[in-house]
Amino acid sequence: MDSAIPVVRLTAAQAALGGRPVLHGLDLSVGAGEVVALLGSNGSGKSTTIKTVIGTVPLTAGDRELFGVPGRRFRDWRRIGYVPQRTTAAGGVPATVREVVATGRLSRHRMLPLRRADRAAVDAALDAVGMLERAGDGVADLSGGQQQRVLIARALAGSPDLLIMDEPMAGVDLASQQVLADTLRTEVARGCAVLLVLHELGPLAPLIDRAVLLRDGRVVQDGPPADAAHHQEHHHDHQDHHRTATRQGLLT
Ligand SMILES: Nc1ncnc2c1ncn2[C@@H]1O[C@H](COP(=O)(O)OP(=O)(O)OP(=O)(O)O)[C@@H](O)[C@H]1O
Repeated sequence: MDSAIPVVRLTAAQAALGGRPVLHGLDLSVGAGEVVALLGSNGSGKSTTIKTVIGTVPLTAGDRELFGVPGRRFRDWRRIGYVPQRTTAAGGVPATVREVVATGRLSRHRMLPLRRADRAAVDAALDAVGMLERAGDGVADLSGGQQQRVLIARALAGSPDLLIMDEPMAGVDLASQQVLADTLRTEVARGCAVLLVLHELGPLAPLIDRAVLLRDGRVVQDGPPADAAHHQEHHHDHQDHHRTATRQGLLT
């Protein structure tokens, strides 16, 4: 892999949802092996940014490249592991934990039966997120946080060069967050780049190289995570101050 080529690059990206512009000229790059967190308040465009990267939301202007290839020509999807914003891993389809994670290997084989190496990769991914002993259970019988672990295992099973995760920590208890942080550390150590949406840095803070702060579909800050945490704290302070002041009748 040419480490000089970013694995993700959005340049002056614009995108709209339901006819409403949501991204207003956004620049984002993730280098090979780099861990980048997207931060910002609700509605700032974090999920939309992720969706433009993977191509489920089209750009209305600007450019998108994956591994140096223009987005519309990119086909090497096995290099990308994607964990969508938390819905449910079950989706009404009866499947065992192992079956869901095994779909993470399918892009390698165009639906041919899984080989021994695949089974080993699936087991390793399940083990990494602490779900190996639940491999035979129905996904619908798991808690939300356990389902989230299964979706992360599915993304890991393909040994991606880039992991994209939309709020992987949402609804996950502290112990599981630590398991996920450890899992991610292992992936990063083998050179995997990570782009993830977070509400706060939490246990992942030590892993993050750059934090990109969005507001109204634009990047307002891009730098070391400490700066963004500081910025967010100020933002919260300001909101708290505003709330207190409002309660006291100081503001309307
Ligand atoms: N289907 C839709 N049609 C129109 N507007 C939408 C649609 N989905 C989202 N939006 C709007 O697009 C903007 C960006 O949404 P997005 O989901 O990217 O934000 P986010 O930063 O991920 O927020 P959150 O932290 O709440 O997940 C919001 O203002 C939202 O109201």
